[in-house]
Amino acid sequence: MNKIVSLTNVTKSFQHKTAVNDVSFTIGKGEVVAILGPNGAGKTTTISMILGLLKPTAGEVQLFDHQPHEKQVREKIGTMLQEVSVMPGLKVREILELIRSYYPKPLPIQQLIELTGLTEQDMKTMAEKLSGGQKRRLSFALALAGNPELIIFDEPTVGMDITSRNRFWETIHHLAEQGKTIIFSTHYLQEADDAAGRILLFKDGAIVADGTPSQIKARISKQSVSFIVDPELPLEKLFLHSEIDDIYRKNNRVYIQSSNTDRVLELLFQEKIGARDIQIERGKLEEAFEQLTSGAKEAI
Ligand SMILES: Nc1ncnc2c1ncn2[C@@H]1O[C@H](COP(=O)(O)OP(=O)(O)OP(=O)(O)O)[C@@H](O)[C@H]1O
Repeated sequence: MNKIVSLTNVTKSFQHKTAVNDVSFTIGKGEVVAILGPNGAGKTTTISMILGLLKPTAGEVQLFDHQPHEKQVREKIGTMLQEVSVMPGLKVREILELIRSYYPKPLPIQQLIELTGLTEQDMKTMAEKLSGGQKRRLSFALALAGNPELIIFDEPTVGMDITSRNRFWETIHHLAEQGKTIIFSTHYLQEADDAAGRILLFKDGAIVADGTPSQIKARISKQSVSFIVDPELPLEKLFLHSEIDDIYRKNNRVYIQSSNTDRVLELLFQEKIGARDIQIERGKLEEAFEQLTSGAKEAI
């Protein structure tokens, strides 16, 4: 693997709080990685250490086999953080030109416009007059200005409307196809599921799951088979089978929870209960998230 980011036994403690606790992982070239987790899980602290904005209390962060703050590393990184602050007194085009001038191989302005959805009108506007959503587009353009190899976003789509959000993910998809490495934190599980090839799920400063969205979903032990059946029909006999963990009725359907849905289907036909409109539901990412980040540490 062509290693772009590596964290080795990284811990970050503030006065009375360990925000990140002995975390290790590596991210290879071209990976699109979502950092997911509930409030206070350590996502922003981890991203800040990757960016060299915070120094680990222990352990080591390396980007491109160097320290995050080294110049040759900075030139290869683009970032968009939660807080969008813009330089006052400058037009959008002037800010973009200025930031582009810091990089050896910046992207052409026209390409930045196309990638981020900034309009010609936006380019002529004083940056401080932009709306929240337009400021995020500028911030996205600034992140891409230096044609970075590694792009890091902290909750990138907060405050974006649906159109901007879709456009943002389209651009990310396009950048990923070009082999860029992308790391983003999000609270939106669906975004992680749709956009990331890998999810690092954080809880209490530690990684509780690391895998593809499907692998993480597959870790939900219980899946369900649901069907419609005569409401008078007693279902108790199904409980005799050890593979069935739970049975309940909801909105005219019967749901059977089990970790072996193939066996449940066999049983339904074997018992001849007249089940109709049978559906199998795999766990959703939301459920995996709940299960993996709730109190039960043994879920890992
Ligand atoms: N500068 C700081 N001083 C003290 N504690 C901090 C500091 N920064 C973060 N923390 C604490 O560290 C923990 C992790 O915070 P962090 O911001 O990394 O979480 P997060 O996963 O990004 O949360 P959110 O989803 O709410 O943004 C939290 O308990 C937070 O209160």
